[in-house]
Amino acid sequence: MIQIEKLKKTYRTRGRTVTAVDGVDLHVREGEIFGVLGRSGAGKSTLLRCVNLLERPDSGRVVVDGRDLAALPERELRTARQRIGMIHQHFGLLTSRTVAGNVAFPLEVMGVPRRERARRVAELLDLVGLAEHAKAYPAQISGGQKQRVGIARALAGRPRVLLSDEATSALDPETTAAILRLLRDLNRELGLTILLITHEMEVVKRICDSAAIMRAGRLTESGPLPDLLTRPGSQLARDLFPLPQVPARPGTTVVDVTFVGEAADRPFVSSLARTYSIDVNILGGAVEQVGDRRVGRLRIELPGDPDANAAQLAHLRDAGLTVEVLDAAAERPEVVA
Ligand SMILES: Nc1ncnc2c1ncn2[C@@H]1O[C@H](COP(=O)(O)OP(=O)(O)OP(=O)(O)O)[C@@H](O)[C@H]1O
Repeated sequence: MIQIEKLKKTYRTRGRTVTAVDGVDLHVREGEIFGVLGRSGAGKSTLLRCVNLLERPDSGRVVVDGRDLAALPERELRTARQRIGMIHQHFGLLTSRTVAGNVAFPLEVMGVPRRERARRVAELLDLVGLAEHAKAYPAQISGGQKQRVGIARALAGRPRVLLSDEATSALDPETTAAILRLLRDLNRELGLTILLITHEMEVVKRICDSAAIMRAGRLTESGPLPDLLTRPGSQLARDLFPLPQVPARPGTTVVDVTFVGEAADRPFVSSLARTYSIDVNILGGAVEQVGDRRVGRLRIELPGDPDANAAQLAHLRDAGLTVEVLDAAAERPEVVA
């Protein structure tokens, strides 16, 4: 649904050049929620703004719903943009208009006749659970309600794609959860494809089907969440399940085991200990709900060096687990197998 190829965007200000997006390839499939996770300054906003051409990329291609936006004449670009909704961290509501007036605004710009507009506004407010607040002004509603107005307004042009720029960053955890649930429901009910940027792991964990990590203008890893979390060396898995650093002990093997879905329900530690009559030392770990699956990561220590544990490691891999042996000599654990 969104195809980004070799995208590059550089800013030049006061003699300084900043490459905000540095050769990004990204594919967002139809109907999925894709999250781009990264710290401040990583280039996330610039990337998102290049998708609807609020920023013109220096080079590369952005194709949304089969259209190469940069190649469209101005009028067609305007129509194509109406099919790409956008929501923002600080909502961007017009303070002098009511909730209904804010949602009506894009419909007025599109030239939708008054009666149809009123019908559509009522429908949209219903969709986001704000029917009772139609006549309120933005100053009279909560942050979560303001974001609901933002979402209703973004959906006015019946977009197939919604871009979300840190939509929950200004909200408390409970309100964040409610807005994320709403986005998930809209994604499912309307078949809406959502590309969101965030610095919050929680957002990715709760609603994303796929994710990418962005750093210094580049995507360092990208793909469907279950694949990413079980990929050896995955930064996302490390961020989601921070494990305690352990002092290297000679003559032992330290292993990170990641398990997704059904594999999470099998007692692999006791099975390993029983099968090989060994003591398995659990150094740390966590199990989390990621979307509708359980994902876990455990750091365990086995007696004997890695060569002596070949059969034990194969036992874990055969059980469908992702197994990473940590290099005991390295100060920071490095993946060696
Ligand atoms: N209009 C601009 N002019 C000059 N530099 C810019 C502009 N917009 C962004 N930048 C620079 O580009 C880099 C990426 O910024 P961007 O806002 O895309 O990152 P981000 O990951 O979204 O961070 P944040 O969450 O803080 O907005 C930063 O170094 C930023 O200073």
